[in-house]
Amino acid sequence: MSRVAVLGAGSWGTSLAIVLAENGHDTLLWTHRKEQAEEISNQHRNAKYLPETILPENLNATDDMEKAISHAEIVVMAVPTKGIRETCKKMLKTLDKKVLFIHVSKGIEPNTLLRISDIIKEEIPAEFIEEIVVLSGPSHAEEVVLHHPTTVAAACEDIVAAERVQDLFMNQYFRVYTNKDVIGVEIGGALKNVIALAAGAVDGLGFGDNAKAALITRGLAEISRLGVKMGANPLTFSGLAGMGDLIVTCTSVHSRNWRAGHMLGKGYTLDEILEQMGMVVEGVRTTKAAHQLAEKYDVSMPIAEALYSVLFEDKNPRQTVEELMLRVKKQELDAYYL
Ligand SMILES: NC(=O)C1=CN([C@@H]2O[C@H](COP(=O)(O)OP(=O)(O)OC[C@H]3O[C@@H](n4cnc5c(N)ncnc54)[C@H](OP(=O)(O)O)[C@@H]3O)[C@@H](O)[C@H]2O)C=CC1
Ligand SMILES: O=C(CO)COP(=O)(O)O
Repeated sequence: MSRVAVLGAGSWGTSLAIVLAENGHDTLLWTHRKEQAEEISNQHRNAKYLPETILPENLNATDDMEKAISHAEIVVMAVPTKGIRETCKKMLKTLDKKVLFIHVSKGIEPNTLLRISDIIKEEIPAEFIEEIVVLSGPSHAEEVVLHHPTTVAAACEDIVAAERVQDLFMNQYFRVYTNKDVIGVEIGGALKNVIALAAGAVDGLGFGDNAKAALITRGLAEISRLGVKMGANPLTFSGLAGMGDLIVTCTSVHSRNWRAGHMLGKGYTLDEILEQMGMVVEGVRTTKAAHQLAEKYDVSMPIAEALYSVLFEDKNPRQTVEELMLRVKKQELDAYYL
């Protein structure tokens, strides 16, 4: 049994805390909202994020970071990308020992263009970091809490740390594979949200399955192209954190990114969409980062660029799809990694 603190009590942090508690680990869920901590500990509910779910009796929550951190040998960071720095800073105030970090957030920070593991390394001194393991793959919270079979990758260059995380989470409905390719797993998880927004938009515009398949396939091509330039193993993009997560996010009604894109295709503005969602839509900020990364690494990312122009330059989605279709002619495979 391990002592684990999960930081962030949204849909995903709560679902993973449930998996850990069900696996018999001493799990404490930290939230920045006192009333939510009381609701979880006393009523065994998280009504805003998982309204249908009754939480295990052995899962407690706190809004006291010191309590959460002093309890833990392992820390799961489960706040949205935007909150990672702030949460690290709060954590650092009370951290007095090395802990194993697991992060599960899927984003790239705009402007710095840092992956989550790099942000953690910037904020937390090395003396407090045993290792950082990324846990990522096709895994909607709504299905994990129903114990529907789910598979993810635990990535760390130190395979022993990745195996520790594998052992921590594995059970009959949650299967974890190890992978040494941290860059590929982080890039796959973050960039699939951009393509899922585009897939939702295409559905919202009323286009069919051909268009969706094209987006998934060519989306994977541009994610791989960028990832390989950044140092990822190309094979990772055929795996759970690449193709796997891209498929689930582009096709599932559970996906907030897909749903936001769908509203975009139906003509809602970005502000209206974000107000209605009430949960994080990571792909919006990551689209900004993708636009900047494409320039920095000199990589062609036509779908991400098209989405960027719709989200941030007020371009018409239907016209943007037409322009994507009429780009300069290409050979399919030459364009894969070039
Ligand atoms: N949901 C899913 O199925 C999956 C999500 N992920 C990833 O996990 C990460 C978290 O997503 P998810 O749980 O779904 O998001 P949600 O929108 O469901 O919840 C986000 C949670 O984080 C809290 N939060 C936001 N900012 C901060 C902050 N600065 N400090 C403390 N808490 C904060 C929110 O609090 P408040 O209520 O106050 O806003 C809320 O409790 C994302 O990167 C996402 O891509 C990965 C795999 C699956
Ligand atoms: O990452 C996810 C599933 O693997 C969740 O995707 P959304 O954030 O789009 O809901």
